[in-house]
Amino acid sequence: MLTVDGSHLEGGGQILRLAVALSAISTEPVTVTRIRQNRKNPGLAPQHVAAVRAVAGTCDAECTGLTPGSREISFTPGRIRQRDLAIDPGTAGSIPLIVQAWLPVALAAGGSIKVSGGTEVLWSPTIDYLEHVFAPVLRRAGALIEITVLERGYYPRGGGRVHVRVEPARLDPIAIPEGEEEDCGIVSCSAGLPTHVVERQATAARDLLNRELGLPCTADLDPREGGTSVGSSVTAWNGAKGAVALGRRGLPAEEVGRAAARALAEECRSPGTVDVHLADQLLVYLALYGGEYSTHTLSMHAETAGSLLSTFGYTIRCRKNDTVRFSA
Ligand SMILES: Nc1ncnc2c1ncn2[C@@H]1O[C@H](COP(=O)(O)OP(=O)(O)OP(=O)(O)O)[C@@H](O)[C@H]1O
Repeated sequence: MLTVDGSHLEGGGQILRLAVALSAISTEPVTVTRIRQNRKNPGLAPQHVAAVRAVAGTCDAECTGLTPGSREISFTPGRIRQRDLAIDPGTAGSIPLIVQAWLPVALAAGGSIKVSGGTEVLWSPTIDYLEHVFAPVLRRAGALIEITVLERGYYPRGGGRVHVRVEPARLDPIAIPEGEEEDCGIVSCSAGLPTHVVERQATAARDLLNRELGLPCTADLDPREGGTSVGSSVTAWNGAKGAVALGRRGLPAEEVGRAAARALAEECRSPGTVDVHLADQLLVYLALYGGEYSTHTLSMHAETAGSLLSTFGYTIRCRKNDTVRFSA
C-alpha cells in the first residue's frame, strides 16, 4: 500500500485523481492523506468523489472515505475491465477533469462514460479543449476517443452532459510534430443566451488571432437553448496549444473572445510545443508510453504530477533551458 500526501506541492484535486488512476493501472493500493488540506474548502468536493468513482468503476476498486469533506481515502483496485459508466457529481463540477482521471485507465480495456456537471468551468480545461487540444495528441499516438457534448453546463447550475467512448489501445510514444501546418480554430459556445453572443465572441477572437498571429482560423458556433445552465465561453487552439475564456454577467461578449485569443497568442509566442496546462495533463501518458514534448514554464501542476509518477516508479526526465522539455 502506497501512501500519498494529498497536500504535496500543488496539493489540489489533481494529485488525488492521478493517484487513484496510477493505482488502478499499477494495481498498487493507495491511501491519499491530507486531501486538499491547504485549499479554502479542504477535503473532497463532490467532483473529486465523482472522479474517484469513475476510476473505481473501471477496475471494481474498493474505496473507503469516499464522501464529500473527507480528507483521507484508501483505494484498492481490482482488474481493469471494459465498462460503460454513468457519473454525476450533482454539481457544476468539471466534466473534463473527471474524464481526464478516467481516461488513462479506460484505455487499457476500452469502455465509455457519461458524465454530468460543468462542461466549461474556471480553473479547468473546457470540453472543447479536451476535444481540440488534449485528445488530438492522444489520437495521433493511436487512441480512438469519441467525445460527444449532449448538453453544455456552466457554473453554478451545471446540467452539462458529455459522453466519451474509448477503444482499448496501447499508444505510441507521445510526440508533437514541429513545423507542420497546424490546425487553428475556435469554438464559441453559450447556453440560455441570445445567438448574437456566440457570434460576437467568435468575431472578436478571430480578428485578434488574425491580427496578432496572422493565423486564419475556423470558427464553430454552438449556441444551446433549453438546458438548465446560463453561460458562455470560448476555446481557441493552434496545434497542441490552447486557451479558454469564460463569460460572466456584465462582461461584453467581445471581451470573452479577445481574452481567449490573447491567451492563445501569448502561448503561441512562447517557446515549447504544448501549452503550460497540456504539459501537466500529458505527463501520465509520457510515463506510460514514452515520448517527448516541451513548454515554456514548469508549473506546480507539472511538478506535482512528476513527483507522484516517481512515487509509482515512473521516471520522467525534465530539462530546463530556454524551454522545459519533458521526456520518458
Ligand atoms: N485554462 C486552463 N486550460 C486548460 N487546462 C487547465 C486550465 N486551468 C486549469 N487547467 C488544468 O486543470 C487541472 C486543475 O487541477 P487542480 O488540482 O488545480 O484542480 P481541482 O481538481 O479543481 O482541485 P482544486 O479545487 O483543489 O484546485 C490541471 O491539470 C490544469 O492543467
